Amino acid sequence: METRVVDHPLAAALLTKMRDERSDNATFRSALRRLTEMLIYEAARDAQIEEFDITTPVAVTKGARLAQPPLLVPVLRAGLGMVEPASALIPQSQVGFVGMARDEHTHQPVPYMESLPADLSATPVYVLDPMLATGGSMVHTIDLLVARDATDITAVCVVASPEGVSALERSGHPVRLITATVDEGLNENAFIVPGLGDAGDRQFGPR
Ligand SMILES: O=P(O)(O)OC[C@H]1O[C@H](OP(=O)(O)OP(=O)(O)O)[C@H](O)[C@@H]1O
Ligand SMILES: O=c1cc[nH]c(=O)[nH]1
Ligand SMILES: [Mg+2]
Repeated sequence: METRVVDHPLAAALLTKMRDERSDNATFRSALRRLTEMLIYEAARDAQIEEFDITTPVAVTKGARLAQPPLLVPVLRAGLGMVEPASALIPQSQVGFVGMARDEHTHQPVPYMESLPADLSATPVYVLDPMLATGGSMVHTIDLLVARDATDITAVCVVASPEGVSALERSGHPVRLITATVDEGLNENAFIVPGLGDAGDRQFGPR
């Protein structure tokens, strides 16, 4: 599986804002928005483009656009904060939704919502979730996409753990990972260390 870590000074500064426990909800959301732009920029680097004719004030020339805009799939709640910056960068993209919350004791994802197109065979999919911890939530989301015949899936995360990366690899699914960091590992509560805490709570408050 391809794992691409967006290693850039501006991304590192935004990640630092998100990690800092002193950042309030608004500061955290703002840093997530700006960092997501960088992650999506990187995710789209290899996207196919199609050319078309345009006219500048001076001459006729070739323009470019994405041949197949991706479906954006935020994993609720924490992925919600990544939708606006991703769809601003790729305005032609459509959005599907998956809702999931980890059980505090088992750390298994408990799905509560699914709103996706039936056929994804011709559609690249970007799954948006800031955190890849055990990988359970991401693998479950990708299971749903593969069941709809998706073959071109990108997991766009902010913080990944080595355990989450391994889980994605073991899933055997057609997925690549774009992330701002791969951290040290998980603690006894399956939180990423050093991580940034609970990405849903830090955007929206406790549930
Ligand atoms: O890799 P995993 O071990 O599955 O953990 C990662 C998941 O945990 C968080 O969501 P959470 O369950 O806290 O829900 P929330 O977004 O509503 O806070 C996060 O946004 C991921 O979806
Ligand atoms: O560190 C973690 C692990 C799971 N979910 C989060 O939001 N943070
Ligand atoms: Mg949470």
